[in-house]
Amino acid sequence: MSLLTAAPEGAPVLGDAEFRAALYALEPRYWDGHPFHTRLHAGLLGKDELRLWAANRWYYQRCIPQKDAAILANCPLPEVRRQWLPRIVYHDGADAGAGGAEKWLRLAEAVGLSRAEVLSEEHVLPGVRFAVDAYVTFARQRPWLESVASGLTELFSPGLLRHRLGRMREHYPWISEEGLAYFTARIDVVDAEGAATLDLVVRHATTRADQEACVAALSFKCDVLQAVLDTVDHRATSLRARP
Ligand SMILES: O=C(O)c1cc(C(=O)O)c2c(n1)C(=O)C(=O)c1cc(C(=O)O)[nH]c1-2
Repeated sequence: MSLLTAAPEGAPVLGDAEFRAALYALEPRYWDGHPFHTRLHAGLLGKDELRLWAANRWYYQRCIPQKDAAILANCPLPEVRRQWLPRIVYHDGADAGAGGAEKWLRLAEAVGLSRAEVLSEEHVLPGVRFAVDAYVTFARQRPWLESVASGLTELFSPGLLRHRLGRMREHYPWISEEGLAYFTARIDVVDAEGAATLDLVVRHATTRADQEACVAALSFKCDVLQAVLDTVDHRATSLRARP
């Protein structure tokens, strides 16, 4: 069932299973099947394209903790903040050089970028910046529950992460294992994180309007991710066309 069009007034609250199904109904919109991912996983990307991807994904990675901090700032419930806080530590690390962001920088270095050029964001494309900024702005402006729901793309990501890791090891063997640590570490946590987030959303979306807003938020996030890869793909095409 699609919850993307508003139900008539007085429509009943969905049961747990129906609401979960309405969220999962968005899975076909996830970015796993994006043509850029398809080429990445088939080993068809050149080094320039891999560098473009890593430098642009960096902008997403580095904004995620700010998005999560906005959720914390908007949430009045200590038990929810307690559950959400570790996400910031996961990405930023308990110490400098220990978190997910650092692992992404190592991946960028492993594909041949310097840390300085990644941090300078000189390769970040305008469309990627707009899309990722829209995600952070959403979290700043919308109720915390919707922002949490927008992160549920993570529910769809475990298969993609495992597939990507396998295909990258196979097709780009020159990328060091240390460079792939972002994915190995992420795979270890993402199932539990996604399930806990889904339970949180289901528990707190107690009205039909909440449920519809959560589905709309997840749909918006699918658009953010598509826009990121559309932009990278477009630039990659012009790199390939270069003599
Ligand atoms: O590699 C991927 O395809 C992928 C996808 C997603 C996602 O679906 O948003 C995230 C991540 N990775 C990821 O590494 C990550 O830390 C992450 C955080 C979030 C979020 O919205 O809070 N999504 C994702």
